[in-house]
Amino acid sequence: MKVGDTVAAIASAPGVGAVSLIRVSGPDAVSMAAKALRCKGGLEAQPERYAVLGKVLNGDGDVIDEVLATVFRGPRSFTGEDVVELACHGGVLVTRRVLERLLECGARSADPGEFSQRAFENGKLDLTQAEAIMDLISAQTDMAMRAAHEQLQGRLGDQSEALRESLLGVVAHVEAYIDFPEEDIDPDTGAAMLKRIAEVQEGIGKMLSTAEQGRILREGVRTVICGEPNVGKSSLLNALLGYERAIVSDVEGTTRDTVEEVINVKGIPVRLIDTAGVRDSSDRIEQQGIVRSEKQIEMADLILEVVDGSKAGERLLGEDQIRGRHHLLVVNKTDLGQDDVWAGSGGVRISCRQDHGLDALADAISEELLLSESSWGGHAMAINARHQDCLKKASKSLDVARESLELQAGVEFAAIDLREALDAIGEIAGRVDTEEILGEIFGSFCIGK
Ligand SMILES: Nc1nc2c(c(=O)[nH]1)N(C=O)[C@@H](CNc1ccc(C(=O)N[C@@H](CCC(=O)O)C(=O)O)cc1)CN2
Ligand SMILES: Nc1nc2c(ncn2[C@@H]2O[C@H](COP(=O)(O)OP(=O)(O)OP(=O)(O)O)[C@@H](O)[C@H]2O)c(=O)[nH]1
Ligand SMILES: [Mg+2]
Repeated sequence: MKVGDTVAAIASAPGVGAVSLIRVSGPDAVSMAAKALRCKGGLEAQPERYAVLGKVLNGDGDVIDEVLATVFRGPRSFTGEDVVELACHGGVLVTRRVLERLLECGARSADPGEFSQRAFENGKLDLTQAEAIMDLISAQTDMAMRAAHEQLQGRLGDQSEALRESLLGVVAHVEAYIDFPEEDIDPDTGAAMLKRIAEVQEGIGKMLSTAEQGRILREGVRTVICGEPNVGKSSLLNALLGYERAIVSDVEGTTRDTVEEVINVKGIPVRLIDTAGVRDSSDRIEQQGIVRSEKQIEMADLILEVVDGSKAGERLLGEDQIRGRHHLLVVNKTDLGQDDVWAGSGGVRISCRQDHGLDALADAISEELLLSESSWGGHAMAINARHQDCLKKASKSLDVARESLELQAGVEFAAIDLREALDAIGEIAGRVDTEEILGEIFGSFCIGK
């Protein structure tokens, strides 16, 4: 990213809508947009954040579109730079032509995530807040949305910064001793330092304990629908989704590749994975599908094992395959009235054909996972995999630092490990800047974000 130039991009979703938004940000945002726009008094004379109606003209003075333009003077803008937003009519071509005109007037096409990266670099957002924007955009349940919102407010960044500051006190102390090598750390001070480190580790532990919830909020509970061919796995996927997503037929081996969709079960995103029915097959493509099914079963957070209630079939999974796993037996086709054989199985009885028992299944899922909204309640905010890595790294360094201090093995060593922990925690909010992290985070954003 080149700092100091002016970039433009379409900020709204690609495709047709009532209105599209085009953002321009950088030192020349206002003058470049002014060149493209004709409005009363001229764009540069507009009051802050006043939406002025104008016309975007091409180089020959022909009108491209009538738009509403808003000027945000830096630093009071999303990016902290001068920003102009043009809201044009939401046609694909109209939007593209307006953007092209801005590029003609000197703006550069923004890279994915570049607006947010500029906001980060100008201190408008910390990294956790930038990540929260993406979480918010991709949230699929209200709970995921609330967690993202909390994070966008800066709560996670504040928490990690508080831990860092607490640790900074210890580091300052330890480093002070290094400057006076003849002195030993007096026992009281030593004990106080160890206590402070333990407190920080406790705080880290609390944050780490939300990682699993975080993964589930962001990706959904990986829920594999498995079973023998023809038992109604794809029918179950469709029934839970409420539309015909997967092909259903009475031919055994219909589903080959896995099909994934997310549904909302009592506020929890549940990622349903329909798989190929598992059986001995000589069909090479079907065999590949079955290998995938088996992999999915291994990786799942929750296994929905479907059986045909009208037949006294075998269970697909043995005891050892479900031990220690979240697993529910689902007895389908109960509309055929022949499911007595499964009476003692403890399975949830459903009929995809008659849309029957699906609410009970949703209840069973949320009970099995103890994922009721109320049990998550207070700490809606949850960390992601990157935060988890940073926190684990920090905690490890703190273990080593504590050991050095306890053994009086040399404060120099403790200081090094404490610094490492400090950096690892600082990475969470982006206090310690590594280009690498930035590229990874902002590169995954969409253009215009
Ligand atoms: N039109 C529009 N809508 C949008 C955005 C946007 O960029 N443009 N946003 C983009 O994601 C979100 C809103 N986020 C924003 C965050 C800060 C500022 C801003 O101007 N901040 C200034 C002034 C703060 C104030 O007046 O209180 C600042 O932080 O100094 C603007 C949008 C969602 N809706
Ligand atoms: N009577 C009855 N038939 C059902 C029910 N659910 C599914 N079926 C039928 O069972 C057959 C197989 O359904 P699928 O959903 O394709 O089964 P599957 O388990 O995905 O099969 P494979 O993909 O081949 O492994 C179809 O003919 C469905 O219409 C049900 O609740 N009752
Ligand atoms: Mg199927």
